[in-house]
Amino acid sequence: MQNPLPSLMLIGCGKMGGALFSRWVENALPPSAVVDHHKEELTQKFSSTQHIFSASVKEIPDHFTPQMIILAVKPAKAMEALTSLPNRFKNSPVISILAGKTVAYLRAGLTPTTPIIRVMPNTPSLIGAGMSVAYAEANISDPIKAACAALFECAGEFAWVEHEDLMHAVTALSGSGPAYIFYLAELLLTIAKNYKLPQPLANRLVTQTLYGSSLLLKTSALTPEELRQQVTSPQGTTAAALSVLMQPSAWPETLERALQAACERSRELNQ
Ligand SMILES: NC(=O)C1=CN([C@@H]2O[C@H](COP(=O)(O)OP(=O)(O)OC[C@H]3O[C@@H](n4cnc5c(N)ncnc54)[C@H](OP(=O)(O)O)[C@@H]3O)[C@@H](O)[C@H]2O)C=CC1
Ligand SMILES: O=C(O)[C@@H]1CCC=N1
Repeated sequence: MQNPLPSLMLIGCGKMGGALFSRWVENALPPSAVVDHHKEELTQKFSSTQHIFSASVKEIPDHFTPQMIILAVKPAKAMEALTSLPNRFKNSPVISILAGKTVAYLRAGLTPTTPIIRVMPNTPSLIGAGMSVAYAEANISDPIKAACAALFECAGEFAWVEHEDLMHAVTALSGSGPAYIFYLAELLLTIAKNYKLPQPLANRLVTQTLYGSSLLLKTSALTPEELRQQVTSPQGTTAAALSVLMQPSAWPETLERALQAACERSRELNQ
């Protein structure tokens, strides 16, 4: 049986924090607090009497102490959010989903002993199909790590990395990754217009092809290369298309540069 979820204080309930919070609510989150400037909208959206919705940490009632704090504001707002935490919260373990911000950076806004875990989730978490990857320093206790894993397993798949530096590549691949797929869908739909396909049909072709290919990739014992070869008849249509996409300057170099740019930006975000 899965571990029960810890009670939380979620700071920042926007696109990513909100997607995760929906999953946690669906998975029997104990009474928790959500701190977000958009308190009114969130109170309406989640229409829950069990959780506290607040525009500021200072409004959280004194009797409430979360088992964990989830930090989900934009990286530039991290220090402001952490330094505004009243002292009574500063011993709760903190899970940060922020891109780029290292444990050392976050610690400067907390105490020397606050347990800190970094997690990089992605937006398919909203439908339980997310990929979350976590890094914890060696001194973080097993129960805290287990509680973190239980939270993010509600949102899809979960993995640990041993070295914090790998979080840059994780962010570039799976954190930002959904945007690359959505952009591919956008491009295919735009190009489909040239072929006079009815738009609703084009939408179905693109969506179902991305969905079916992802599911096949996830469930098949074959490698991506083998699956690609199964589609590619000699001298056929796929071979014609791939002869364009597989040019070094086409997808291989473009994707390499894109991931490199994401990694570089992740490093810059720690400043
Ligand atoms: N979006 C994604 O796909 C992913 C994002 N992340 C990380 O998640 C974090 C959040 O990103 P995202 O959800 O896209 O951002 P959003 O801007 O959608 O959400 C952040 C929310 O926090 C609120 N907020 C900011 N500071 C405070 C504060 N001090 N007190 C209360 N509320 C506050 C913001 O309000 P306001 O609008 O008024 O600023 C906003 O509602 C980022 O650090 C990002 O790196 C990680 C993985 C994927
Ligand atoms: O674009 C960003 O910086 C965040 C981190 C990963 C996805 N969105």
